[in-house]
Amino acid sequence: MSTYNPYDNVLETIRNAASILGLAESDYATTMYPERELKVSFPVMMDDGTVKIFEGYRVQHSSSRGPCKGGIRYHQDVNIDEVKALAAWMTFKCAVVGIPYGGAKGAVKVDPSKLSSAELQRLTRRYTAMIAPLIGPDQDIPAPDVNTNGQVMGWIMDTYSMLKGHAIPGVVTGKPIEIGGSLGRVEATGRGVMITTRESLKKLGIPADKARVAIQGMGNVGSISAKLIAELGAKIVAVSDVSGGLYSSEGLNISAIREYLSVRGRLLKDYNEPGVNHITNQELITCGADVLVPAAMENQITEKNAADIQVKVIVEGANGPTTVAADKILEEKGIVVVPDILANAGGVVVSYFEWVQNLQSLVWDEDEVNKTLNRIMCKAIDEVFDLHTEKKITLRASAYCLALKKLVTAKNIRGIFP
Ligand SMILES: NC(=O)C1=CN([C@@H]2O[C@H](COP(=O)(O)OP(=O)(O)OC[C@H]3O[C@@H](n4cnc5c(N)ncnc54)[C@H](OP(=O)(O)O)[C@@H]3O)[C@@H](O)[C@H]2O)C=CC1
Ligand SMILES: O=C(O)CCC(=O)C(=O)O
Repeated sequence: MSTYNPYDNVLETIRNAASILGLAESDYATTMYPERELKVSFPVMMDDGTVKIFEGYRVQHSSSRGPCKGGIRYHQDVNIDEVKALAAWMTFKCAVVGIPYGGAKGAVKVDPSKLSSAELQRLTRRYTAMIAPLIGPDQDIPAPDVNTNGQVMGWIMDTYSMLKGHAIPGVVTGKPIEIGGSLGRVEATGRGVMITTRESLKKLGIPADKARVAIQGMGNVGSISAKLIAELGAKIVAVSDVSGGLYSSEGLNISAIREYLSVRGRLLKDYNEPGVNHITNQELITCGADVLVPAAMENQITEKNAADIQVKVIVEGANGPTTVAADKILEEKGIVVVPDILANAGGVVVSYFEWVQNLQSLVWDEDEVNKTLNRIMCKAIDEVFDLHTEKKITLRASAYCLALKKLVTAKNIRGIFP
């Protein structure tokens, strides 16, 4: 795993925004520290009867603007600093798009591809029981992230409801529709990435139907982004998963690749189609395209490869894909970076709709979900681009300034007692 500490990235980005806004450290200090960090260890019975101990986390970064909100990640390399960074990004993300949440994130250190479905369910239920004192529809609402999905959210909801003695769908979002999930949530993050790409290209005067796009990661975010960006008329020339990537200058057949990947365990290194070349993830990042959408993990664009990037625009589908050092190189090269806290906010926006539906026992239709998502995203995109133009700062600095201002205002209104 990488040696870059994503939480250091977060702190540097906050300090930069604070200095642009002329804030004293006492004004924004609370945004530099998570409110709560819970580390848990818990046993899980394996299918062969042995017991393994797993480590997990739930970090609540901020509740200044509302209940904490953020996904749960299952990954073998996860650590507390990564979860702290992911929780802080949630706080800034919810603030920049103006939904009434703070930020949180959870994780279990596990490679879920090595577990059976029954083991995964036992692990999820035990982890839920361990973080149960922190979560709940009024205080902290988990959702899917890397290697978790609707089924995992269903097990979390069931375990939490068993502990409370009645059904509490609003404790998690990203659930299957049948138990209170929202139409449109599975596609929401990718839809938000598509909206951000479409609007950013419009503002930059690049026709979307002529754009050549490379996408790293073909999970929930990457694969839906690929599908919806292709529907804008753009050519998806490269995609990848953990095993490597595919490239075709003529454009890839995204529906065939999505269909191939729908079988659990399949990897792109084994995908074969005439005219499609195999490339590495590093080659994908530096391949010739107009738009790069990193939609996999943190720290993929660093000072080691930033100078070789050829695209005009980077739309960050993943959280934290670009290091601070790489950001500076990209700025010097004139590459526009649309930051994660804006570009991938579609997921949490529709999670908010799901939670609102759960609290009111209402069901919205998919058209209403997608239209409202589009409106919220377009407003936030306009605000971020406007401040970027007015202050001549990067889009990331602009997004952080807008979010930080809201966070500091909320903190000041609530006050610090005594
Ligand atoms: N799900 C959501 O709603 C949201 C997710 N995000 C962020 O988007 C990113 C992707 O999340 P999501 O799509 O949900 O996760 P998934 O687990 O669905 O997909 C992750 C994808 O990234 C690939 N991948 C994993 N590690 C690497 C690597 N080292 N190099 C290249 N590719 C890799 C995986 O390959 P393989 O499957 O072969 O392992 C998979 O294709 C994360 O940063 C997440 O935090 C942000 C907002 C919301
Ligand atoms: O939908 C959510 O609540 C959070 C999704 C998430 O984890 C993220 O935006 O990074």
